[in-house]
Amino acid sequence: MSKLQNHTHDGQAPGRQTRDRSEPRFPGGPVADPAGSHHERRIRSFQPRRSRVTTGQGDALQRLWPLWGFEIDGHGVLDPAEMFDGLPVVLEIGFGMGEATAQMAAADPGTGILAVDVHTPGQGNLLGLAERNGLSNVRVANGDAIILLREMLVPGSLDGMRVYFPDPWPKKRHHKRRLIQPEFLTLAAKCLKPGAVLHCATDWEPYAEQMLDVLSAHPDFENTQEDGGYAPRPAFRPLTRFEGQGLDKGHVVNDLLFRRVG
Ligand SMILES: C[S@@+](CC[C@H](N)C(=O)[O-])C[C@H]1O[C@@H](n2cnc3c(N)ncnc32)[C@H](O)[C@@H]1O
Repeated sequence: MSKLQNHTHDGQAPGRQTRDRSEPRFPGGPVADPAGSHHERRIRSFQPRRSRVTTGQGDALQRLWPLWGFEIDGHGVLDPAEMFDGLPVVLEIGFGMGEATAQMAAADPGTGILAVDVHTPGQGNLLGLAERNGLSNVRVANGDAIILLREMLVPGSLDGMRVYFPDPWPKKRHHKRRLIQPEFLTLAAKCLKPGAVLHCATDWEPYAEQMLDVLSAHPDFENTQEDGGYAPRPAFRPLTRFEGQGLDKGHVVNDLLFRRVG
C-alpha cells in the first residue's frame, strides 16, 4: 500500500505524513537519527550538525511539518505524483537552508519539488519560506536521500533530480563519503523517468571532475552537452547559499546536466 493510500485512510491530505508524536524532534524533544534507526548506512554523505533552531524555524516546523513534512523512515512506498496531485516532480537532495529551493518552486508552480535534507533548521526555514510565499508545490523530507531512493520511491517516478553543492569532502580519506558515486547513480537512475535530467553543481573542482567521470561512465546516463563537458549554468538555477560562499573564496562553479537514457 502506498503512503498516499495510508494517509487517505487516516483522513489526512494526500501525500502528507505526520511525525510519530512519540518521538518529538522539534524544540523540547530529542533529535531523531536522520538515517532512520532501522536502516543504518555506515558511510554517510552528510555531517551530523547540531545547529540551533530559531524561534521562527521552530514555529514553522511545529505548524507546517504535519502538512508538508515527510519522514524518510524506510517504510512503505512513496509515489511522488500522488504527493503532488499529478504534477511532475523533481527531487532536490541537500537543500541546505532552502532559499534556492523556494525560488525555483515560485518560478515553476507547475512542478512539485520534493526537497530532502537532514538539517533541521533548514527544514524549518524552507517550510517558513513556502508559507510566506504561498507555495503549494514544495514538500520537505527529513532523512537520508539514499534511503528514500533505495527503499521508498516508486521506480521511474521522478521527472528530474537536483544535487546542488553536495558536501565536497575534500580530504582523500573522506572521498568515499561523496554522494555522487556509481552506486548513487544506479539508485538515481532507478527512480528517474527515461529522459529525466539529473542536475549537479559544485564549486569544488576535483569533485566536479569526479562527477563528470562517473556520470560519463555510467550506462544509464548521457551528457546533455555534445562536447561531453560541463554545462553552461542554466538560468533557472538561482545562486545558492553554499555557492555564494564558494564564489567569495574564488572557487569555480561547474554545472553538470545528464539525461537518464532508456
Ligand atoms: C554543502 S550543503 C549545500 C546546501 C545547498 N544545496 C546550497 O547550495 O546552499 C549540502 C547539504 O546536503 C545535505 N546532505 C548531504 N548528504 C545528504 C543525504 N544523503 N541526504 C539528505 N541530505 C544530504 C547536507 O545536510 C547539507 O545540508
